Amino acid sequence: MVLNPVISKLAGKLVVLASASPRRLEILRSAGLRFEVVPSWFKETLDKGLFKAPYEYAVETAKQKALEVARRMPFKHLKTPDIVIGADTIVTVDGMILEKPVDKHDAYRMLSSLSGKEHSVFTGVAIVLCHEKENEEVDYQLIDFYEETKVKFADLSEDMLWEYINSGEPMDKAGGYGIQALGGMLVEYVHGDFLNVVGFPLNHFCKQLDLIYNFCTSSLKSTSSRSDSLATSVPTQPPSSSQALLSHNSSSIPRPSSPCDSQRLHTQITPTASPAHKVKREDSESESSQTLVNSTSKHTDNRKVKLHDNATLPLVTRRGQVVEPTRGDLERISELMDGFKASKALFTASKLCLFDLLHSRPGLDAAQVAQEIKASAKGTECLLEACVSLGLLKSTEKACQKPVYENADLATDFLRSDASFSLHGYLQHCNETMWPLFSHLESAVQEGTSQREKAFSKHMLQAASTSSREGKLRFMKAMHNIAKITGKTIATAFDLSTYKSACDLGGCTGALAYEFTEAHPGLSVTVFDLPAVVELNEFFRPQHPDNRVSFVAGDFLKDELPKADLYILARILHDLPDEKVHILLSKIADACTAGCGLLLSEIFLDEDRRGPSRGLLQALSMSEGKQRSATEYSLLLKSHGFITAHIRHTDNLLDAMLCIKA
Ligand SMILES: Cc1cn([C@@H]2O[C@H](COP(=O)(O)OP(=O)(O)OP(=O)(O)O)[C@@H](O)[C@H]2O)c(=O)[nH]c1=O
Repeated sequence: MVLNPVISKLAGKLVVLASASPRRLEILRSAGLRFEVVPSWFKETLDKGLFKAPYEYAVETAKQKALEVARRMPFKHLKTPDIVIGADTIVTVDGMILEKPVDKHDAYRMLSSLSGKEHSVFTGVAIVLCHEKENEEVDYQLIDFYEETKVKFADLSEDMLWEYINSGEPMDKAGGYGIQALGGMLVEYVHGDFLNVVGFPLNHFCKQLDLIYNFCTSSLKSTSSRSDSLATSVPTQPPSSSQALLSHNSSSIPRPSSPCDSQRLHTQITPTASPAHKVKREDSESESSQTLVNSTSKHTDNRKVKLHDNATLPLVTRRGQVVEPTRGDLERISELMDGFKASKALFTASKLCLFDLLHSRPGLDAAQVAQEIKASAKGTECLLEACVSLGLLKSTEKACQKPVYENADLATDFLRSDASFSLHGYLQHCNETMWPLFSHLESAVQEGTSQREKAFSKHMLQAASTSSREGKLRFMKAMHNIAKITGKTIATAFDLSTYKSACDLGGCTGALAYEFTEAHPGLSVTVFDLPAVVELNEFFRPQHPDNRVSFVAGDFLKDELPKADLYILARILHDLPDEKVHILLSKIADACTAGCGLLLSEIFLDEDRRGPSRGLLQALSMSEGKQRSATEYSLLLKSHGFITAHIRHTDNLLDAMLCIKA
């Protein structure tokens, strides 16, 4: 196996890691793989009793995680990945499967069951190859495998156990330990792949890629894989160097493009006997026991650059070699070039209340919509068609009649102004404030200063400014939308049962505070924000306000902070200049006694600052503050006496970190 060429075969492909695990991200990134992270929403609740062996459970969970993302992306992200990777790590001891502990007592139960014993760590991995066909269906081909590593723990004393648990490290890790960090001190020996314990069996993964590659592009078959699914079907010799060379020179890991190719994949993979590996072929009636399956789902994303399989692409020169760019390259470029048009179409439709209209009156044609929104017939028709192409609206056409329009689910869920998770206010903020600012990005980059004066005329500056009532309400609406969408995720990210009172600093409309009281019955939350904000929050009161949420007016940089044993800082620090960050953190530290918590919620940049784009793009319009990685936030808070207990990377706009005052 030659590692680099295998990884490099994926260059130019949209590779997606369907995992929120920072360890998996780090392992794959260090191997040189370029990918996007889209954590899976699949809940790890499969019935363990249904599986004969523990690894079958891990493999099935990995499969479901990867398939959920592969199926979601064409609809929710409006793009089809080429490859989706999912994984699941479990620890097994004495016939029990240990996943991530739910609280400290669960961590204690797990770690004490591992004390002084050898146990197994299994990581199940699923690789889903997505192949978009011309009729807009997607074929999914699934390859899965697992790796086992044996780990022996030393005898752990009660003190050691609790000290380790109180470090916070066990909480987001299978079996309640992290071998790569403090948990390494508990380990006497490791037999097998260390990275498999950390969360991803890199070596086995590369061998599988090699296998897929050779398998699909030539008649060469090679593997030294211990995968239960593939091992019986192909020779177990590693490829010779000439085979490796051949694979290096071939074009890419192929997506089988003809029935003949995909048939080859099917016929050369031997079915497994295990019922746990049965995957239903979605395009057939029969259940297949193959681990590599074809499944088909329909989607209506027709934004993609459509190129016929045999269409010739222009050749480009890369690192001295003439190569054919992939269709993925061209799709990506086209998406980036047109992204601003899509955004503005969305903002315009939202501003004209198109989604509200089609919610109350679905089935209108373009002329009727134009009349209702008081716009031109031609412009309205173009806007409606563009929204259909973006997956925001659906159109149906009956014979010889004009097409009629209705909201797609995405619009019903998020774009109506009265949807529970409406983004209507946030879109207006983007349209009125962010759009003009981004139109001056060139000078913002050249000058490194705020472009507000240039972006807004005097009158607009007043309207856009949060000092006007109109501007303030619009900004509050935008923040309210984000808080509603992210609130539950943040409120439930950590075990907060030890806290009785919280203070949400800059908590605006209280949307986040209500999520906290709903998630934690023993918690009361004080929202602390500027008097002018508190004054306006009556517009945002929920129908049944919880009396455990109260509002206090004040300036968190100047006034005394309300007393609480948990302080919440959501979307505050990134926007403040360093000196204000330090003033605020010092005030919180002064208000805290040892054991008090500080819950921070922000977009956490990847440690290498290569993503997520959402955070890096936001930084382009930030004049004073800065975006930071989880480690940078952690160090910042540490300098004010707060020790990071947990970090949660979510797939819901904001990440979260819980720190404890030492
Ligand atoms: C034994 C061990 C495990 N882990 C982590 O435990 C999580 C397992 O949970 P999972 O369900 O497989 O993954 P997840 O974190 O929930 O992410 P996702 O893939 O989104 O389900 C993964 O993180 C692993 O690194 C370590 O970091 N070190 C160790 O020594």
